Amino acid sequence: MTQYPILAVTAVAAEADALRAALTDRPGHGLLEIAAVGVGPAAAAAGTARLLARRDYRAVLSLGIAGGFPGRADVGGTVLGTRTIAADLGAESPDGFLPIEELGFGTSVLTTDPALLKALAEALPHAVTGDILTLSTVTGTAATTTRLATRFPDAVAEAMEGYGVAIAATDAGLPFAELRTISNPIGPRDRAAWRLADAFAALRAAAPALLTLC
Ligand SMILES: O=C(O)c1cccc(C(=O)CC[C@H]2O[C@@H](n3cnc4c(=O)[nH]cnc43)[C@H](O)[C@@H]2O)c1
Repeated sequence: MTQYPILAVTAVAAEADALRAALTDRPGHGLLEIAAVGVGPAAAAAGTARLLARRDYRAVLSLGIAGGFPGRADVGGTVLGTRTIAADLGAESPDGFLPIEELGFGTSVLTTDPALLKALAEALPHAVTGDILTLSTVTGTAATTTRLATRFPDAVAEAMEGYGVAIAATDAGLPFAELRTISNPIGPRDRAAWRLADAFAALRAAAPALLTLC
């Protein structure tokens, strides 16, 4: 019987290259197809859908670096999404943010496949598990950080692609999971404080766990 590969989607080539480098020559790496599709939810959704249309896959993963909510996910750490949430998809109102659920346009919350999450959590016992937000804009003020942390008490991280990848996976009827490594604390913009080397080292360290899914 054919065993279809798992599609692992990153935003940028550096993330995909880090994962590939960590998996070269490991048994099973041929069953994990890694592709960079661009930054942001629109590029992620379009790129993932394009790849899913070309051949059959068994599951879809969104992988890469992320910002961590202070006190919930440390820089250099690894997080696993229980849900991916489009945190800025909806409407502002004088009474607060209205998610698309309240507008009648679908769901901003997609739940991770339980079997994928269980397998990843077992392979990565030090990973923090919680909701991962998807935003088109990197948070850069204390006010937005507080607002998001309050609206999403179970959120551990924010990134820019998970929801787009998850929408494409769901549309194709495939299970989805998101894994992120933390490059920066979410908060007032301080690009010099981003610890990309730590996040990429954590991404390489987490890569073998992906093969337990294959
Ligand atoms: O420095 C900037 O102004 C800037 C603006 C947009 C994007 C970037 C990135 O380097 C992000 C690339 C990539 O990283 C993920 N990421 C990492 N940290 C965060 C964060 O705190 N909030 C949202 N996304 C983050 C994201 O998924 C992007 O793909 C820099």
